[in-house]
Parts: sequence; C-alpha cells; structure tokens
Amino acid sequence: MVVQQSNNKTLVCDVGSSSIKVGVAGKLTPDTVVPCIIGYPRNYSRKNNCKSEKEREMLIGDDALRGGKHQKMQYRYPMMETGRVYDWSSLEIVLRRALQNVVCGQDFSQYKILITRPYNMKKIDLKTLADVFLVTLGFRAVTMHEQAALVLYTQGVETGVVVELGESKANIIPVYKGHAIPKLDQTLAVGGRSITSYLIKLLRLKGFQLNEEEDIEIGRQIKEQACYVAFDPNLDERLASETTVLLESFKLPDGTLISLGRERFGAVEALFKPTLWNCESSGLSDMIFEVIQEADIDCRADLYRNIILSGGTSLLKGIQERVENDLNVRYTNDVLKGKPSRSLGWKPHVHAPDSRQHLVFEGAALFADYVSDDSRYWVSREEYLQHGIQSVLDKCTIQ
Ligand SMILES: Nc1ncnc2c1ncn2[C@@H]1O[C@H](COP(=O)(O)OP(=O)(O)OP(=O)(O)O)[C@@H](O)[C@H]1O
Repeated sequence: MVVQQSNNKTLVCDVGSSSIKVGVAGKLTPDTVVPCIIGYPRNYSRKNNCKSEKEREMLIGDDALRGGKHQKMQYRYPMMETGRVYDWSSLEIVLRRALQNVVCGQDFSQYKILITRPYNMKKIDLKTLADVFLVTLGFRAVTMHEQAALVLYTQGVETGVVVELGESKANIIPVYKGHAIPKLDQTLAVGGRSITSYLIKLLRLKGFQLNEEEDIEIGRQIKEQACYVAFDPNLDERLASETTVLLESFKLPDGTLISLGRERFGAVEALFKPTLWNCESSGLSDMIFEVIQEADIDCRADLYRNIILSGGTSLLKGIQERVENDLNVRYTNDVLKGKPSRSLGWKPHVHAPDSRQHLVFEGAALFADYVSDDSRYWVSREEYLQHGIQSVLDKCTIQ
C-alpha cells in the first residue's frame, strides 16, 4: 500500500512479530501495515540460488501472502514466535518496504522515528535495532519506548495491567504510576500463531488435509473469521455435541468447503488451558489474577479496575467477557472467600478499547507527537555513534 506523502518529519514504527506498522506522529492509525513475512516461490531453482536471482523472486509482506494463493511458497518470518529477531536481513527488507510506503522515496535522513519495543527485548537486539535505523537506514534520530507504557498512555491512566495479546505470546505487564512493576510481569507462550496452529491440528484430526506450515495463512483467516472465545466452554461443548448451532463453513482457495463446529472455540481454549498446546503454565485469566495478587496490596484495586487488552489476538470475539468473568469468579472465591458482601464496591474490570489492535501504535503516535520537538527524548545518529545504545535507553521514559 502506498500512502499519500506527509510533511510530518516524525515517524512511528511498531515492530511486531506478525506485522510492521508505520505512520506519522499524531495520526492514530498506521499508514501502512506490512505483514512480517517474505515468500519465495517453491519451484524456485536452487541451482540459480545466487543473491540477485533470489531477490528478483522474493515477495514481501502482502505480496508474499497474495503469491501464496496462486503458487506454493516458501515463507520466512524474520521475527521468531518468542518475539526475538530470527533473521535481521529479512527484517530489514520488510522494514524498508514499510518505511518506503510512508516516505515515498524520500531520504530517511530527514526523519526522526519513534520505535516501539517489547518490554523484555534483549539489549543486544535493541542495539541491533538502533544500528538498523540509525546506521543502515540512516534516520536522523530515534527514540524507543516500551509497548506497555504506550498502551496505558492511550487510556490516560498511570496504573493498570496491560495484557498484550499478539502473534507470538501473551504478555501481562502490571504498571504502577507509569512504570512496569519490576519482576511481576508474566509471559504466556501462547499467542495468535499458536492458536492458528492448534486450529489446523484440530481440523487435521477432523480429516481435513491441511499442513501446519504451508497452510498457516489459511488457518489464520479461518481463525479470524470463525473462531471465538466461549464464555462457558462446557456449555458450548454441549451445544457442539447436541445441536448444529455452532456449525459454520469456510471455503478454501481450492474450493474445498471446511466445516467447523467445536473447533471454533476449542482452538482458542489453548489460551485459557495452555496444556492443550503442550505448554505447562497457568491460563490467561489465572495468570492475570496471579500477577495482580503478587503486587503490593495498596495498588491491587487500581490494577484490578484497569486491565487493558491490546494486540491483534484481543480482537477474538468474546475475550473481554470471558476474562472479566473468570477474574470475577476467582476474585470472589479467593479474595472475598466466596462472600460477595465483603466487596468494597468495585469489581475487576477488563477494558477492550475499539482500537485495541493498534493501541501500541496509537500511544506511540500520540507520544511521538507530544515530544516531537523535545530534544530530551531523541538520540541523533552522531550521539549514538559516540555513546552507544545506553544513550538511547536513557531517553526512553514516558513522563
Ligand atoms: N479479528 C481477529 N480475530 C482474531 N485474531 C486476530 C484478528 N485480527 C488479528 N488477529 C491475530 O492477531 C495476531 C497479530 O497480532 P499483532 O498485530 O498484535 O501481533 P504483533 O504485534 O505482530 O505480535 P507480537 O506482539 O507477538 O510481536 C495474529 O495472530 C492475527 O491472526
């Protein structure tokens, strides 16, 4: 997608494992969202595997996904499911594409850029990211900010729990007065991609010929269109066994019709019962409860009242109602000892803002605009080359 060139010289880049979102400071939605994927045609001859040949055949982002509808493709995902960067040169290719969509051929050296970063990205990866933007791509200056802090910034609160539900994982990050509470965050190794893979597995068990690697994009489309979070999975299990109300069909690119029933909610249950996906850990709602209960008693009420869902996977239908209900049940049973009359007049509340898929981007765009002319937040290329990554990290607080 090529967008209208903007005069604003401050950009925002949200680097996620499934997509890269780029836009201009002050504008709340990204101008371009490029799937973080590179595709090579499967029939590509290995004999001609020299770099320029390979580059000619390479399809980036949406082109790679579209290419997969007409021919077998070999895909590369630059970011690993764990959120670490797997292949920096592929990431740079996708970044260039996304950034060029916005600057439309202009030199990057005219621009400053705010980069969002996962709260736990390793320093070595942050350094490589700064190298890519400042040295390789040649941006004028950068600033990097934690995604959780940017999410809270959009909601105008300083204390809350950010539940980032992305492609590779779910991060639960309690934030007190604008800062992540050290050592209390938790990560659940189940994200959008695991749900898609689990859905494909369930459909294979049902007899459909789907391949966990090659058909991952088809699986993603089925998930996004047909899957939902059950409020009460036992009830939906009974509905699936005894009625046809849950049945829905999905047409594959080759015309085959796939019929879905209990898989519609069953695949997503991996988020609430990770053992279904061979992951020994508490499920999402229990993990949020445990994180809040670990926090200092004085801030627990504010944490319970401000649980904010963000990220693409939080678009799953029914997720807000399920998590809120699960938390209310646990809060009543474990904290109020089964006696709702002990309540202090508030209940756990889960917020699912409409723009939650782009909440990190929204916070980044607002914040970048706010600090655009404030040199305390920006590190120039020269400064970086002289003082290194710590100079960038020192300027990364949201105040
Ligand atoms: N309507 C939808 N229903 C369900 N899932 C969705 C929907 N839209 C997007 N997703 C899922 O959201 C995930 C991508 O989310 P997001 O863009 O937040 O990830 P990311 O920021 O790239 O990942 P990460 O935070 O793990 O690095 C994908 O698995 C995608 O299938």
